[in-house]
Amino acid sequence: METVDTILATVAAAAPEIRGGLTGRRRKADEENPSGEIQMAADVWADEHLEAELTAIEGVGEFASEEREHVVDCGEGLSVAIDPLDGSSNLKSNNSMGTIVGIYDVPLPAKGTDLVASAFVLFGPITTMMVARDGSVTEYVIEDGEQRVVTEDVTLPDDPTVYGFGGRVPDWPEAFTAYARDVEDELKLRYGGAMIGDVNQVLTYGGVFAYPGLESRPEGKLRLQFEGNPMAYIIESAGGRSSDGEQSILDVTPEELHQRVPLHIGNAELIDRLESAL
Ligand SMILES: O=P(O)(O)OC[C@H]1O[C@](O)(COP(=O)(O)O)[C@@H](O)[C@@H]1O
Ligand SMILES: [Mg+2]
Ligand SMILES: [Mg+2]
Repeated sequence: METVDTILATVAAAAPEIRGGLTGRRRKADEENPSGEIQMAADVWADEHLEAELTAIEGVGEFASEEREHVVDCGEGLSVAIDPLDGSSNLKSNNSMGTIVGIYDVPLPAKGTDLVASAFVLFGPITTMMVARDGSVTEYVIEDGEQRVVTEDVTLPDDPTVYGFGGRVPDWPEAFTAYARDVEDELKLRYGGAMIGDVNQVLTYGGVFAYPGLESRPEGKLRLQFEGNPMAYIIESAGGRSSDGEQSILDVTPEELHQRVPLHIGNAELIDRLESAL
């Protein structure tokens, strides 16, 4: 689908500019986002930048972002939901972060099963982009705003080696803690504080990433439209599984745009075990 190509190319083309603009924007902005979190100057700036570029595309009908309250209506066509900067608290400590995009063919908020493609741009030592589309996942390197394929048909390695779990350990429910103790016995910890970085480790080495429901916040931290759905779509397209604890993240019915969801994604066998444990 041509519009999907245009959206993905636009996100790729914006990446070097967004990355370049981070340097002077590592301070806090004076605002909170709709999830009640203090925004960084870079969050606001990346959101405005991507809004301008994505709403200008013919064939994009709706635009929504983690950093703004309401859906922007911009014509007829596909709906684009973004997390302009995932892991922006890593900006201060200069660790990895990036952009997540979900492309839906129904109005927002939407179910993950209504995604037609999703992607994330990762600002690591190099800039890469992982795209899930038509049941397969492709990894690109972005150079000068152009996408160059590095790996076709990305699939989760059969023999998983890494895990990363968010939230304070004493705040984990007992059943999740028991599961974590089990996983710790087999896999090694990789937690960097930006979901896309941590999930990219799972895609590369196999394993499991979770930001579970917490005792203090049973709905977890990550947002369904902007984070949960697009990342679950990538992992499922790469042969893995996703779960909110009971069902695929992609089957969760959204009630509101900024709703949160407990997120567990990775190799199928590890997610099967998670569901049994919970
Ligand atoms: O600081 P914590 O509790 O470990 O949370 C980390 C999680 O929060 C996030 O940073 C939330 O995303 P945003 O940076 O887009 O708000 C995830 O990337 C990450 O997995
Ligand atoms: Mg995020
Ligand atoms: Mg964000």
